[in-house]
Amino acid sequence: MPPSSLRVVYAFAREMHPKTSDVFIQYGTAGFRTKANLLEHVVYRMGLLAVIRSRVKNGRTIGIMITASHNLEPDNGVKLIDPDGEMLEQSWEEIATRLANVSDNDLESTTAEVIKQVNADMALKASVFIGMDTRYTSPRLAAAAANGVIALKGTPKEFGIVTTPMLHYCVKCRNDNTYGTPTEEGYYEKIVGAFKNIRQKLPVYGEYNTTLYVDGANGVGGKKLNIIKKTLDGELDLHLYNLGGNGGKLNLNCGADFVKVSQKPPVGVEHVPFQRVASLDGDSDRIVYYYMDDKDNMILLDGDRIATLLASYVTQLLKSAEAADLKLGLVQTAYANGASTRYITEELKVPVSCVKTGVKHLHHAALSFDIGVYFEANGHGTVVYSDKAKKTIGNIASEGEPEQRKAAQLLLNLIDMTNETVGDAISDLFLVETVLCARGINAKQWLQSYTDLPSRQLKVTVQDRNAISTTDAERRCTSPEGLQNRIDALVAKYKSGRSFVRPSGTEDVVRVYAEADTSKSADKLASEVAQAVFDLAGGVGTRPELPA
Ligand SMILES: CC(=O)N[C@H]1[C@@H](OP(=O)(O)O)O[C@H](CO)[C@@H](O)[C@@H]1O
Ligand SMILES: [Mg+2]
Repeated sequence: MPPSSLRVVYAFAREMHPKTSDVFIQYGTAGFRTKANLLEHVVYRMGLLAVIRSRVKNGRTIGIMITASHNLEPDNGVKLIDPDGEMLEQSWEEIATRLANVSDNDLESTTAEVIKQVNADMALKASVFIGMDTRYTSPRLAAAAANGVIALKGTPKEFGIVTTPMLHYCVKCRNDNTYGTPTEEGYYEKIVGAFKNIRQKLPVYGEYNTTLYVDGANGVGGKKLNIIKKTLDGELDLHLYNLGGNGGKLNLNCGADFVKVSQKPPVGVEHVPFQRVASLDGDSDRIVYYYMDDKDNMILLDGDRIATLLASYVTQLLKSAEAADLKLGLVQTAYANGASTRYITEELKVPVSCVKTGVKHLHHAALSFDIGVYFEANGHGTVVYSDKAKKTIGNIASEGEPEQRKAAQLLLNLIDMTNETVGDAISDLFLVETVLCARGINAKQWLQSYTDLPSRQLKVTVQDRNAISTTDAERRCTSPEGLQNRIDALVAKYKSGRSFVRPSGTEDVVRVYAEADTSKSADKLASEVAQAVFDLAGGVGTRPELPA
């Protein structure tokens, strides 16, 4: 494309999607995320960038997802999906940030600079898949993204309302047709098909029962499960709550993030003692389980629990299949409960690595194992199988001894049920239900593998959250000076104490995490560390208080 044609980009931007705010916006842990009314020009520009990215990748399809995940309704966001269904390559985040923040007057020249910098052949075809969540601001933003794509003569394909993982899946399938069919229906066929297939081999027995309650967070995931529900032929009896009707607001006092962080059950769900409930987040890439006991206490089964459940079952099947040369590993972040890490290392004897927060880091680390299980404690995660693993398991499934074959065939079904591109609440739900069923256990028995250390998360607002720098997979901070020493001294006072702080990549806050042997201690330690952050890192507003 000759540089003069870029003039249309500039004209388009000014006329249709002008930059109306000077607020600096950064491509963070999960793309751009802020108040929806600040995003239109950003999304338009991501349309431009997706076309450039597609051309750098020889015309392979790139995805644009419009969502702010677990944030409340007034927010929205946008993130790019790379050709293999993964998060945008990290080195492009700076380019995305630059393009999002230039003035309309500089957009034409900056776009030209980017094209030159990444050496994009603008004569190539470009394909971009666009999806959005259920927010009322999403259609307008999706249209801006499509306009950006068209401005640089790429071909947009709009998927309408889909879960984030569905769009990742479709992008992957479009670029690799061995993975599946790049449509919402293709997704159901593969994932739900594998679940129904496996249920034929693993009949319901023991303490497992097929009733599952679901908190849909008033977002897209519940709506899609409502479609799936009708095709389950009784294999799973889904009771769906928080589907977005009856005035239920997206993520408000419900959904996976609310349940995990507040350690409270969501509103809008009918609770029956010991009945397991799966809680999804707003764009359905996270899932946590919980149940209420007979004293109305909520018992949480979070991402660490799901990771250990899946890892132990896959390990068991690998053993039965005698696929000894396949190495399984687990990836966590600093937010993983210390008890889970100990259980993985000492009981499961599975290697575990700790990486920085953000799925891209976990996904990347998981790829270094033959089979990598990764989960954030908040319920975002999946399993990735290397080509070697798939080949070995495939060979055993067709050529092994009968018992080996049986295990390998179950593994093949599990692989089909897994959305390997990204954490996926729907896929994870079917995986968890499969393992619970295979083991004949209920949620209470699932909980027995280890006992979580009580934990607490807090947020502190400071002048500039980037004043906090961290090292050692975010477990220690290197600035501001003196803060880590203060945290060390506070932690030392508590039995089984652990605490760390880091700047959020999705909100303008510093996050504080603490765990200790009792809830009271965990709460106190978190508050004391929050005060230290406030005092040493430029706290704004009211100083955090200690619990009563
Ligand atoms: C403690 C926590 O749960 N942090 C979340 C949150 O990131 P922050 O950078 O902490 O704001 O949102 C990310 C995107 O959804 C998710 O990957 C991450 O785990
Ligand atoms: Mg999400």
